[in-house]
Amino acid sequence: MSGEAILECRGATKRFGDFTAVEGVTYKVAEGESAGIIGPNGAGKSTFFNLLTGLFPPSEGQIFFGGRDVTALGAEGRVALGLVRTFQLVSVFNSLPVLDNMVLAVTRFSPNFDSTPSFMMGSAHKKRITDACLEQLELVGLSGLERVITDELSYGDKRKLEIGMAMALKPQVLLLDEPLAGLSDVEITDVQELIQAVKHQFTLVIIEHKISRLLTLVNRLSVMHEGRLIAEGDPDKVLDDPLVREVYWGDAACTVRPSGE
Ligand SMILES: Nc1ncnc2c1ncn2[C@@H]1O[C@H](COP(=O)(O)OP(=O)(O)OP(=O)(O)O)[C@@H](O)[C@H]1O
Repeated sequence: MSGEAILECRGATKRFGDFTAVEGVTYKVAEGESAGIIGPNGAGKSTFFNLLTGLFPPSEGQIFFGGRDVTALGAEGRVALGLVRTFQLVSVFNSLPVLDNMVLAVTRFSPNFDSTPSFMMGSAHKKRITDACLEQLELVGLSGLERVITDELSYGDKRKLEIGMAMALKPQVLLLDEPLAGLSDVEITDVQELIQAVKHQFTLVIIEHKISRLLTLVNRLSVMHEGRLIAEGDPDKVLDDPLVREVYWGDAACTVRPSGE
């Protein structure tokens, strides 16, 4: 890893009652890096994202963003600083038109945001916001769909919308939680290409089960197992690590490159 750590956690632990979902994880992401996280189901990956993004407070440990201790800062505060995520299940407002979803994303974290109609509907302001949203929709390949009710989009297009909404928040760091989950092969390729095309704009961390696809997007790989980080570094070396092969594929001697799909 080169460059300054923009996102870091030290000794992050999360307990739910007697159960420890994340245990003593120390992790750094350098500015501009694209990093991947894999691990078997229930390994603690999403919980780890929840700790990084402030959805859950850690039971122990600290989270730093841009060198600042943000452990006590909630999720909204971290988004305002530039730490943005998407969720394993697409999170968009299905009953609203596509454009309105984007408008909400663009305006919600605008420095002068207030929820009054005059802010949302003032004509000059409205035009500027609409133009910015249309541009953002074009960037993620959704031009022409702005008036469609979001529920009518394919799951792949909903995923693109969600990524576009996250990008509209101008993230410094974008965390994608299983962006390829639930998509058809064609949609997977589409979303993979979208991520590839935009990833230079921010530091990226991706949780993904589809390992062969993930490897086209990241230059560092971390593996979680039972709440702990068990391997980290160059993806080829990590996938050859006997411990990773044992816990992930149940075969320390396995030499076949896993497709992960
Ligand atoms: N809010 C919660 N309360 C209690 N247990 C939880 C909670 N959230 C997660 N867990 C448990 O923590 C463990 C880790 O879950 P998590 O969703 O972080 O795993 P994951 O690696 O993201 O799994 P997957 O790949 O299947 O999404 C699981 O056993 C899960 O049941």
